[in-house]
Amino acid sequence: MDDMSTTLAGAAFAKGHGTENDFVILPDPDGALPLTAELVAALCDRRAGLGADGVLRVVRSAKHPDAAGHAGAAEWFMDYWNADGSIAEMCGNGIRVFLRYLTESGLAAGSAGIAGSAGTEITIATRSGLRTGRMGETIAVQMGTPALLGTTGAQLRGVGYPGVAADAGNPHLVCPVPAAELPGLDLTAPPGIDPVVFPHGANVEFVAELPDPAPGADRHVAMRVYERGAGETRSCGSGVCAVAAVVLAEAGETAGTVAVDVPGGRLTATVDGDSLVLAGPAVIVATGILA
Ligand SMILES: N[C@@H](CCC[C@H](N)C(=O)O)C(=O)O
Repeated sequence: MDDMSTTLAGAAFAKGHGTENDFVILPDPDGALPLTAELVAALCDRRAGLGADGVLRVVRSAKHPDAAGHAGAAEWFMDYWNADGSIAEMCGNGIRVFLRYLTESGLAAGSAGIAGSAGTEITIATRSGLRTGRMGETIAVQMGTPALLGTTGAQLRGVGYPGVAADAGNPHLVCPVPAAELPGLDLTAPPGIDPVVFPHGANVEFVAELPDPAPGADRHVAMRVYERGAGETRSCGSGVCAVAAVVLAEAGETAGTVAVDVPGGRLTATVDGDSLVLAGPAVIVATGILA
């Protein structure tokens, strides 16, 4: 493993989370940090590092080869890395935390800190294209409706769970389960998935309909997720988008708000045709310098 203390020593960092999906944020405007998969894994280590589900590197789009084509539309690129050092195309909670960091740090053009940014819209680049968020106490991001790609399934300890494959910019498998079964699922090991359907792996969501209504929502579900590259996490924004699309499609609806309870809190996904707005909290909890 690379020695973090010599290669990233002196670099600034922040720590933040969205419904307890947590990230180390590395401001690197010119793309100058020598970030590697090993360094990301070391940063995300919950005992020997800072601990996180992933790393959000904050790079000017013009300075990163994966985003240079977006430089005219979005000044900043979310360079997302999973905790195991793999790179992912999309992160719904990461976008909200990234936007919170841009406004709190003053990096967003015209931003005036957290209070002054309320109501403003900011567009960032991701590996899956541009995404625009509206700032407020919660942050609402236009994610677009995931594409549903047909039925498949997951295996957990030899038990099969039928589900639906979805593309939310990154790959997902949504498996409906009875509410009574959700808390007891063993997500300590990766669910088995079909490598033909998911050649690059997938994030697997288990979702249960809940009987009680959630304020402001048409549907209310609970979700647990096993994330590609990170294991079970407390929340997954792109997973919530995939779940909302599947839940509404299975009900024969093309519009509606789905409230999704995850172990780390609640997110909402409001669908209307091709539009899907993911909304929820995002906070920065610490800033510092790597030793
Ligand atoms: N937690 C994220 C998703 C992060 C990427 C994912 N693990 C993948 O590899 O696709 C979210 O909030 O969407």
